[in-house]
Amino acid sequence: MGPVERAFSAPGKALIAGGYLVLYPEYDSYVTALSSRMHALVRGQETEKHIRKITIESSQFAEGIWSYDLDSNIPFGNIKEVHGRRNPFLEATLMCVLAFVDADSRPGFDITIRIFSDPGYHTRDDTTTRVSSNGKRQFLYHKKKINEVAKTGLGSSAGLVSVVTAALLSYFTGNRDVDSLRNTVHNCTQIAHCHAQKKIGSGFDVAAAVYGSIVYRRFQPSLIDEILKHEFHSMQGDSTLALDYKNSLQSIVGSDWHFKIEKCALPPGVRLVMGDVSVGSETPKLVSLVLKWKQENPVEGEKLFESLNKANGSLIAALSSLHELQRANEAAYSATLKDYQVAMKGGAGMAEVNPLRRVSAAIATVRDHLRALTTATGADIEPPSQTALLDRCSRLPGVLGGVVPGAGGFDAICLLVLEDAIPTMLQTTEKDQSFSNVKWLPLHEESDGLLETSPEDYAGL
Ligand SMILES: Nc1ncnc2c1ncn2[C@@H]1O[C@H](COP(=O)(O)OP(=O)(O)O)[C@@H](O)[C@H]1O
Ligand SMILES: C[C@@](O)(CCOP(=O)(O)OP(=O)(O)O)CC(=O)O
Repeated sequence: MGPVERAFSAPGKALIAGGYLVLYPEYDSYVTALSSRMHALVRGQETEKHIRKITIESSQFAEGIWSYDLDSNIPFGNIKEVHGRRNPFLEATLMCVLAFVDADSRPGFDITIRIFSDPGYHTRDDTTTRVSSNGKRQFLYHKKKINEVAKTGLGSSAGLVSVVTAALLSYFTGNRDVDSLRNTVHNCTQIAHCHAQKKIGSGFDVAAAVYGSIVYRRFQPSLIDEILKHEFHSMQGDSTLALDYKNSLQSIVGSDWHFKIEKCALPPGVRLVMGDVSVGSETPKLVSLVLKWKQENPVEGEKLFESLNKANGSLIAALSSLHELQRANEAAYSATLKDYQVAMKGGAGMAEVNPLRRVSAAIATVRDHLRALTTATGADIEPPSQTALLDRCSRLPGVLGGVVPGAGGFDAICLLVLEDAIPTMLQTTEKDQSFSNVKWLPLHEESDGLLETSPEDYAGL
């Protein structure tokens, strides 16, 4: 087999509705995939059986190279980086994929994967920009190491593990058809991501990286509970444990996870706008505060979660009904958008039944419950400074409403805005001191999940 070169990319995410609830398999969440994507360019070739090399380069960061010279006498090759550099996400990915494809029984390989991450994932501070030879890709180069550069919360590790998994699976299986690889990439990525994080999260970030914008309902954590108990280093020294891991992994990855991944996208003419909020406050461990409160207050907790779930459901339904309206009667739909914008500018009164009102009303109700959760738990999910900011944003013409995405906190806000109103909104907020803490990010929804991309787009980088 000659050298193989392929590239894959996967999006970052914003959790618009379903924070905390998404941790439980009984609730739906609404996750938007973003235009900022993580990329992996893989080049690999077969070698003699005793050679097994995987090198991963992430040259946008200092010391961003991880070389694994795998030992062909040890199950999965003893995954130790040659310079002693740790990247738990890469180590877990290699372990899962090498076990899944049974790399020990294959010919040797020499694989290089180059990682690129779009500007949205990390701070722009202290960076230089490089553009690919064909001008199609542009990346920021940082002076610091990956774990020293500030993140923006788009889910860099989920993107990284997804694209590296896709790249390796594609190399080993010879399959480059993303759609037929998608479920395998997803299941392997969830397991590797949980291994690296040493916990079973809700997995919405991985699901969005692989499937794109989705209404998501998580898998039962018990599905992967047992396999996560396997200790990497003990397996590598013990072929019985390694065989057991490989068999369990193959059977779990190949099974039906019974989770919900319903493709979605914001309605036409409605855009997602993300704002980076710099108030310099730390967001402490919000998740543990909420889960502790829920455990200690089961009755009140259940009631609040149920109300929040109902409001999330209304928002999801309201967004979906806009799609239906647009499909059924395009002209009426455009009139609806216009009517909403004119009314907010103080023009003619908007029809009581304007369906966009259902969206803004649902967002307002979601926020009411998130504030109740904030008060009840003491976790800064929608702290008062964010309430004031979101309220101001909601009064701007063409803004349907906004939330603090994901777990909440001080760092970001996420608005739904009519596309035509965005230029005026940007101008207005630039002049207004009360928005001086907000930096609008050059991001929007792009609902695609994992995609194959063209290797030429990364030439010259
Ligand atoms: N571009 C990248 N190149 C190499 N490793 C990366 C990259 N992006 C993320 N990672 C890995 O993921 C880790 C960050 O993961 P995490 O703290 O879970 O953040 P996030 O919430 O963005 O996923 C980094 O320390 C690094 O190990
Ligand atoms: C609270 C949560 O339900 C949502 C957190 O979403 P964010 O997007 O805020 O967070 P990161 O995991 O840091 O990327 C926890 C979870 O689902 O894992």
